[in-house]
Amino acid sequence: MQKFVIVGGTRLTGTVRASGSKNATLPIMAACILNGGTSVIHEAPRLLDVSVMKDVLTYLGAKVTSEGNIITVDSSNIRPLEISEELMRRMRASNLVLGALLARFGKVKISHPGGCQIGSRPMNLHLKGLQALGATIQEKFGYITAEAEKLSGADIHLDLPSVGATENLMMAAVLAEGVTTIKNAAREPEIVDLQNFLNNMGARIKGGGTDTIKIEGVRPGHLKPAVHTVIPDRIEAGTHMVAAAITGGDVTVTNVIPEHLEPLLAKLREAGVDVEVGDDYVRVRGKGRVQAVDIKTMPYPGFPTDMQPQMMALLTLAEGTSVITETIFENRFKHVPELRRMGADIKVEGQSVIIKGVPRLSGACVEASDLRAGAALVLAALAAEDGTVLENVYHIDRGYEQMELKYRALGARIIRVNN
Ligand SMILES: CC(=O)N[C@H]1[C@@H](OP(=O)(O)OP(=O)(O)OC[C@H]2O[C@@H](n3ccc(=O)[nH]c3=O)[C@H](O)[C@@H]2O)O[C@H](CO)[C@@H](O)[C@@H]1O
Ligand SMILES: C=C(OP(=O)(O)O)C(=O)O
Repeated sequence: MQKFVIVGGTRLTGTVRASGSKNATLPIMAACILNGGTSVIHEAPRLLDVSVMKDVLTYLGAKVTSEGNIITVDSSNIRPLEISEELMRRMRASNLVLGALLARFGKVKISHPGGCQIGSRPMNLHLKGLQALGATIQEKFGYITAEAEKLSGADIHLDLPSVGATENLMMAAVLAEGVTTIKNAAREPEIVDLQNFLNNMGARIKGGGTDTIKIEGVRPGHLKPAVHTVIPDRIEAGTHMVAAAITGGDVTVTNVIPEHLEPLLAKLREAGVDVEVGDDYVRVRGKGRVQAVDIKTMPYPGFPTDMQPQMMALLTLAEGTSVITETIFENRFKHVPELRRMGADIKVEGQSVIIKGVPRLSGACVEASDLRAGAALVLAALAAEDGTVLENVYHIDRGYEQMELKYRALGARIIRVNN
């Protein structure tokens, strides 16, 4: 078990490059299953979650190699083996192989991913959609089995715009006979990136980024391996932007698509943070205490739930009272007690928190309960007056490539130590 030791109070200054998107890389790696050839993914971030997806694909029989940020997946020898609880527990997003395995082999069995720290996270929409495409689903002894002699295009209306369900259904529908329409689809940029990768492979998909996605099924022989560069990680970039604001620093974040950051840019500006936007960079300058703002998390293009904990860290130091309402995950406030240990004044009321800004935070011994909760605690610690020990850094390593090195290069005093 590793921890971060952070001594706060330094303004972060300089330039930091955002890595490729975790949430785009994971479904794209799963999509490699479909083509039975060798695909190449550029700008894949070197993260724990990406390693787990490599392990899942390798277990299924793929040959996966990586060199720097390039991952090569040869899926010619993949078989639809049962995916155990052990692999599924390591990462929920392993469920993204469901649609592609079903489409290629007509059969898939995975351990049910179950709930996690941030909520119950059911799979019902993935499974209902696969049933609509003609699959028979069984849920027994903690495993999900999906089987289909043939998948046929269908009209699917998602009860809510689930990112994972949209991705799994896109991958399954690519090889279905006829046209599939996914309505109330998720509109996240990572869906568009998956669409682009699948279309490069020979799929026929339109509408990614809108709430209606149309997939015209193709024959398996039509799919070819593809070479793809994943989009920048908007959540990593957003975390660095908040790091600049919370430390009163001056940080330029490069390798960004500013449009993907709009909900965050709008909130930072509303809070009084100085933000300059270029073609592929953003520069954030903190100017003393931010103003309180209210935030409600929503599916894209609303404010992302994956930035909620980091913004909460910033708002603990605001002038005035802010309200954050979490509408996506029912249990995503695990960072609240930890922020309180650092001196924050936060009250939880159902799905909302009321944050009374305080002039300063102080260091403490705190624990990361999940990925973004961990990121929020790093940000709070960078702004705190003295030292913080942050346990369970492995959660942060799931989604950030060497976070401590990036922040040290900006002047932060942060080190990783083994327990
Ligand atoms: C690997 C990846 O891309 N993870 C992202 C993805 O997670 P993920 O794809 O798991 O998130 P979803 O969009 O599916 O979940 C959104 C909401 O829908 C619910 N739901 C989902 C599926 C289902 O079958 N039934 C159901 O009720 C979930 O419990 C949750 O309350 O989108 C989330 C929402 O932007 C992000 O926080 C995660 O970082
Ligand atoms: C919740 C997240 O990831 P996952 O869906 O993989 O748990 C996240 O990236 O913040």
